[in-house]
Amino acid sequence: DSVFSHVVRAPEDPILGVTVAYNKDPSPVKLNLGVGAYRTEEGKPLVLNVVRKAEQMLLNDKSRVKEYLPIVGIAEFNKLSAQLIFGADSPAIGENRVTTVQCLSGTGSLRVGAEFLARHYHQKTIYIPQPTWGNHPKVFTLAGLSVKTYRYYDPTTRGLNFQGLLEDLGSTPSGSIVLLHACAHNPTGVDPTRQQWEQIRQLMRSKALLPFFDSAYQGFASGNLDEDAQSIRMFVADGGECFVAQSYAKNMGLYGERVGALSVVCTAADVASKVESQLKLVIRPMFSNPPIHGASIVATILKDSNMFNEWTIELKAMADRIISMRKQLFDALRARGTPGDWSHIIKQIGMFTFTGLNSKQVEFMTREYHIYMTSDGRISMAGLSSKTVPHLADAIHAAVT
Ligand SMILES: Cc1[nH+]cc(COP(=O)(O)O)c(CN[C@@H](CCC(=O)O)C(=O)O)c1O
Repeated sequence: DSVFSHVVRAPEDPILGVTVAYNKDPSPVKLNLGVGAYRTEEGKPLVLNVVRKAEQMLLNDKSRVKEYLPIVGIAEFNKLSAQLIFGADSPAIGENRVTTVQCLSGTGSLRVGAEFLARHYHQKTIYIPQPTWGNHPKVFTLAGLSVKTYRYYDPTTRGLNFQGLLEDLGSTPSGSIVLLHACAHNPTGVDPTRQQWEQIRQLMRSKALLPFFDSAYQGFASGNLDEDAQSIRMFVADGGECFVAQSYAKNMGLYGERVGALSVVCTAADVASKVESQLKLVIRPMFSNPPIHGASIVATILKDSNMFNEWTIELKAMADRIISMRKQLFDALRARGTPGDWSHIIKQIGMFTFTGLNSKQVEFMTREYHIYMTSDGRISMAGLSSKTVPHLADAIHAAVT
């Protein structure tokens, strides 16, 4: 018999597995509110017009070949990605203190950064928010870091547990790595205010904590790319060092193209260049060099001011539709007199609402109403439309009464 007969069947992924269950459900009223992927009012995935236009331009360009990219990816894509997240006028970029390498979307950027840190950084523990994106602990553990948490969400207020956050970060060993969601915290939809970010920055710099930003929703939280990068830019402005993982999955709708970048901001240009040389030693045995198509689309859009503007308009429209879904769901629950305070639905930002529903209530909603969502009570607002809000509101109402 097989030498793998001892292999046990692994459970489905808590997030991506929701789609697997959804696809198996024959119900005509089923609703997938699991995976954080944008859907239109018609409930369909969206390929941005500006992405289609960029792809057409690439197809028409007969000079394009399919050669290997350099280990660090498309240089122009890396430069444009750094400008997008740090700002085109960022002194760190002007002083050549930033190295950016193209990675496999946000996950790949986090992994490459974590592997680098496990090899070259004196502290091997990363502190991640409680709760956070389900894949974070696995990515960092497998990269060789040890994972601890810091308090982030307050279930009673359904807001930020700012005191707990400050206490926990304040009691970490100096030099520890700290994971920060740049904006649109997943799964809670709760972000620090600008003032709170400043307090976090001061505390972290006073203890020489190393910020590792995860930016997967730039432009999706507020609808404005610069606004959603402010937390990162505050840290870079103080001249300190940080890691930033960037994903184009959501804000450009390039989910399956796996387009992302890892940036490392250093205090000196020669350090940045040595860091880049070591990042190449992480990437080469991992995936050798990154895929050409998605990053070419992004570079085509970012380098052309008209296409960039067209992108910002389409991005804002996606963000606005999600905000209108929040309002409609909130109004629908109020109209039903659903017990409980549901104002967090309109206070939270980004793609997700952290409803506060427990796993039993989620199971009920899946069984009786064919609502598919993660067991922690998170729903992807992008999966809703005006037509399906009533069905979800009925399900929530039934689950809590
Ligand atoms: C905070 C965060 N960081 C990184 C990623 C990785 O994205 P990518 O660029 O595709 O590697 C995601 C996607 N998380 C949503 C998508 C599905 C997934 O879990 O992956 C989600 O939480 O639904 C995040 O939510």
